[in-house]
Amino acid sequence: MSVPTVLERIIARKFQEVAERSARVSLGELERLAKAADAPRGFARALIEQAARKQPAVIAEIKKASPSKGVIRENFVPAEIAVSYEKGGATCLSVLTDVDYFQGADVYLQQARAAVSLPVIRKDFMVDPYQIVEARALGADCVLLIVSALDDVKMAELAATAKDVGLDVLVEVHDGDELERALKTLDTPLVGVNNRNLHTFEVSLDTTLDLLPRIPRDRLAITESGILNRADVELMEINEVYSFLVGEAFMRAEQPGLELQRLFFPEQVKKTVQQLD
Ligand SMILES: O=P(O)(O)OC[C@@H](O)[C@@H](O)c1c[nH]c2ccccc12
Repeated sequence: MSVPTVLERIIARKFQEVAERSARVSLGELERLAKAADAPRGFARALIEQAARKQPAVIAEIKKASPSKGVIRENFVPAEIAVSYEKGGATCLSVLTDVDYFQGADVYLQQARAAVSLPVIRKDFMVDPYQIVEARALGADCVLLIVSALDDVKMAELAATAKDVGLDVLVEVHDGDELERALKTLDTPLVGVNNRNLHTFEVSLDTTLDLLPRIPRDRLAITESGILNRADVELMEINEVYSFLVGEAFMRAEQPGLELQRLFFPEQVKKTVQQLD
């Protein structure tokens, strides 16, 4: 038997977590909470509209730590970060809720979403419909489905639950086989290409560029992970990729929203500075 990868360990832990949580709060109770939650804000729509204008559609991530990098940000106040991102021009937010590997929390999603008017994705490892209903009960507008962690039947089941409760779906792929499975199994317009291999943590922006020709025009390609500087952004824009999911580059900056502006809207940073002169 080979040593399990981090992704495999995370997934094994998620099944335990679902068992623990469903013993505390029943699915029926969650469904009631989901119905009473604040209306969804249109995560997919916001991204599609912004990218159609050939403007950067940025999903800005709120992430304290990760298994590959350890603690990324000490001064971690989700509501403040969310406000900073909104001012900096983010289209959507992503909030890590995984506790054990990312030092996330459900309450971070609630705090971040309450502080702004942007749509929010619950960033976690979905293995059971319970977590999808829970996402909507927390107020999330979208969920992530990671193809490498799911078989086709489970993927379809989770997407159906998302539709039932009014959540959008972002499907994440890392190679051609996963992309093919995603496209044939799900009709979501949001197709994320993770430049980071979740088994080995290797990052290459070529992952997006290689898969791009195989993503149909009626889907929105979102490049995820490893976008660190202007050159990375320009490389994507030259290749007509206008949608981004970025965490670390922002989280390491003192003012995450200002860093977002520097990376994606450099013209506006100059204007802001001129106004101060
Ligand atoms: O911090 P980065 O390199 O900018 O990456 C953000 C995001 O893409 C990354 O956090 C991510 C992409 N897919 C995931 C799945 C689970 C957890 C985290 C992720």
